[in-house]
Amino acid sequence: MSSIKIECVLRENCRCGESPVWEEAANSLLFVDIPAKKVCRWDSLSKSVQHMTVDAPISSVALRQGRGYVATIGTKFCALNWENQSAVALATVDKDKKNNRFNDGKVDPAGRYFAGTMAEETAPAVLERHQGSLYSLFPDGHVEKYFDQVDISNGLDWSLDHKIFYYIDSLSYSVDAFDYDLQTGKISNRRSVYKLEKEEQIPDGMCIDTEGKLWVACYNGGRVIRLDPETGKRLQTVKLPVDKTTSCCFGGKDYSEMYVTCARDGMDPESLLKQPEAGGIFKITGLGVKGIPPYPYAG
Ligand SMILES: O=C(O)[C@H](O)[C@@H](O)[C@H](O)[C@H](O)CO
Ligand SMILES: [Zn+2]
Repeated sequence: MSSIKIECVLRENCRCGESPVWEEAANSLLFVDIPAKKVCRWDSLSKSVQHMTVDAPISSVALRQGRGYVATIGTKFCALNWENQSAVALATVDKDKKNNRFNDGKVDPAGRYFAGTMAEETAPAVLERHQGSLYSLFPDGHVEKYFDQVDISNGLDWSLDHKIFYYIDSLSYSVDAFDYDLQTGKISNRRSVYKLEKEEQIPDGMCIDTEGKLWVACYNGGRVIRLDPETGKRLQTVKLPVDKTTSCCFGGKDYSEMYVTCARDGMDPESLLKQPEAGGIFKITGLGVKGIPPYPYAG
């Protein structure tokens, strides 16, 4: 048995930390603080962190082939230039929905940037329902819409053979799967592969490991869970010392470490005293499984 170690590596006090992405070339972890309109880059060697502030809630960040990053800001897919701290819009969605913003996003194995939207929350998980949609930004710059009626568009990833797309609409309390056509980027045949148990609370961000098992961060559940999407069984629970765990990714040497983001917004003063590391970045080692490198946006 490996021994699991959980450590807060950065006390960032994020209001809503999200979208952890390992940038191997820089030995760094990228992540965002959505309501703070901030994207951060934590250097795992020097332990220093750099920030870039944008003009609207920034809900996800991803690598971009060749240069810089891409991000979802407000209802825009954007290109980020870290050197001159600029964000340039590549496409806008949900133009008719003024109260919407993007939420979680991730790049598929063919370099398309997938991200979904939601209505802005008045408090965590309190929002006008069915306002969101799922989109992707293709490498040629055009946007495709997959479906609407989403409550809180969240975790997403692809199976190791690229034939399945996994997706979470948080308020369905379900992890869903679709057949995936990597050539065209089309999805079909939606089904549930796991329904969360009550104490697991709200499914949020998600990533896959090299055994094809899914890791889901449970918002309000203070844990990440490992799921077998083939049997629909939970294989493992790893609890963290903070309740509002939002997302997870693998990183570090050979992608053998897991990084977890979390939130402070929505916590009362008493819980904040009990969980002083809320809003920080956690590193989990000793899981005995590895992840895969993130795909870069190919446009
Ligand atoms: O992190 C996210 O994905 C959302 O933007 C958050 O607001 C929470 O997940 C949500 O409140 C819980 O469902
Ligand atoms: Zn999320």
